[in-house]
Amino acid sequence: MSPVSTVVVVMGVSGSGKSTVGQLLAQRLDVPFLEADDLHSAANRAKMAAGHPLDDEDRRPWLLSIAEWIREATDTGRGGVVACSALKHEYRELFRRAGAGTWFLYLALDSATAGRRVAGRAGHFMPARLVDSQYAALEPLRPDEPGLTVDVAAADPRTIVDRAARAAPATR
Ligand SMILES: Nc1ncnc2c1ncn2[C@@H]1O[C@H](COP(=O)(O)OP(=O)(O)OP(=O)(O)O)[C@@H](O)[C@H]1O
Ligand SMILES: O=C(O)[C@H](O)[C@@H](O)[C@H](O)[C@H](O)CO
Repeated sequence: MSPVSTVVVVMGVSGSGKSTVGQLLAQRLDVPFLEADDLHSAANRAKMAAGHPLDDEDRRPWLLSIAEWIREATDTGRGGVVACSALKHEYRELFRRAGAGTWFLYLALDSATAGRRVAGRAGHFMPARLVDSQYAALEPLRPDEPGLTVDVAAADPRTIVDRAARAAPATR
C-alpha cells in the first residue's frame, strides 16, 4: 500500500496569516496551494462584505468543495497546502474524512492584532468589524487533532514556515 499523502490545512481567524504562510509553505514543500477564499460563492462574499458573518449553512457547500480538493490531493498522492479558516472542530473532521493524512497548522493570534491586520489590508472583501465574530465561532485546534499550534503574534512568516516544515509529516 502506498503511504497516505499529507494535506496541510493552515487554519485560524481572519488576519492570522493563513494566505501568507500557506503560500510560502506550499512553495517550501513544493506542493499545490489552495486559497479557500477563492471557493467562496458570490453570495457568501457579498454577505461578509456587508458585515454579516457566515453561519454553518452558508459554509456547508464551501467546506464540501474544499473537502473535494483535499480528497483529490490525497487520492492522487500529490499532497497540498490549503489556507482555510477551518474554525470549528466539525469542519476539520470533514476534512479528515476526505483525506486521512490531513494535518493542521493553527495560527493562533489575539483579536486586537488580528483586527489591526485586517483593517490595514487593502482590496479584500473581509471587513475588520467581522473579526470578533471569527473568535465567537473559533474552536482552537485540540490536542487530539493532528497538527501544530503556533503563536504568530510575534513571529514572522518565514519563521512560522520553518517550524511547520519541520513538524509536518512528509507531504508525498
Ligand atoms: N506573521 C506575520 N507577521 C506580521 N504580519 C503578518 C503576518 N502574517 C500575515 N501578516 C499580514 O497580516 C495581513 C493578513 O494576512 P493574511 O491575508 O495572510 O491573513 P489570512 O488569515 O489569510 O486572512 P483572511 O482569512 O482574512 O484572508 C496581511 O497584511 C499580511 O501581510
Ligand atoms: O469561515 C469563515 O468565516 C470564512 O472563511 C472567513 O474566515 C473568511 O473566508 C476569511 O477569513 C476572509 O478572508
